[in-house]
Amino acid sequence: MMFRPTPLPGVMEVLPAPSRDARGAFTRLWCAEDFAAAGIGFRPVQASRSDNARRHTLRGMHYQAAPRAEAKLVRCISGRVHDVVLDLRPDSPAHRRWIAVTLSAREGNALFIPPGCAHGFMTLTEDAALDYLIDAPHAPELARGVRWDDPAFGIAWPATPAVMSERDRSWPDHG
Ligand SMILES: Cc1cn([C@H]2C[C@H](O)[C@@H](COP(=O)(O)OP(=O)(O)O[C@H]3O[C@H](C)C(=O)[C@H](O)[C@H]3O)O2)c(=O)[nH]c1=O
Repeated sequence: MMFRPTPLPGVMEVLPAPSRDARGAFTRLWCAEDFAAAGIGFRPVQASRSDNARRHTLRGMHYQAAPRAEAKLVRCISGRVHDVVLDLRPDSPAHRRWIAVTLSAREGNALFIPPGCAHGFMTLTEDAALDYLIDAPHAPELARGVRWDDPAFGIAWPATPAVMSERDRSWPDHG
């Protein structure tokens, strides 16, 4: 696997390096040693999947607060998504900046998102699915969010959301 830095410190695009032969391919999706060699200490404790039937479904922007702030490795396994990471780390030189990366099942690219960054996506196809590896147990009482259209951040999205949760619709302005 190859690690491609982004403008947000510690947020890395992870590109697959399939080993191909006459049978097909074998692709390492996560490896503690490869991540450590890239300077990322990441030990998942949860693997989850997000299924989204409709195009332009929006989920996010979410993060989990301390003491269970989470790092996650997010990969599109069906269709394509416009994936967004927002840096909310007060000490980050990219504080309040966001990036967008297209994740697709065809490319198999993933995003590593460190603690303190909010994550969200808008699906670009029907039946888009994402796999997550997360390094903290789910703690609903520590769930926090930023609204997709919060004027404080000006996140660019490819379309108006077709469907989102009421929770995501009503996160307060960040100020
Ligand atoms: C987030 C999460 C949820 N759940 C359970 C709790 C609920 O019963 C159900 C749906 O949860 P929620 O509506 O919070 O899921 P999303 O709105 O897709 O949230 C996710 O979407 C954004 C884009 C993310 O990056 C996060 O991983 C996560 O916040 O899954 C779990 O069991 N573990 C988890 O880590």
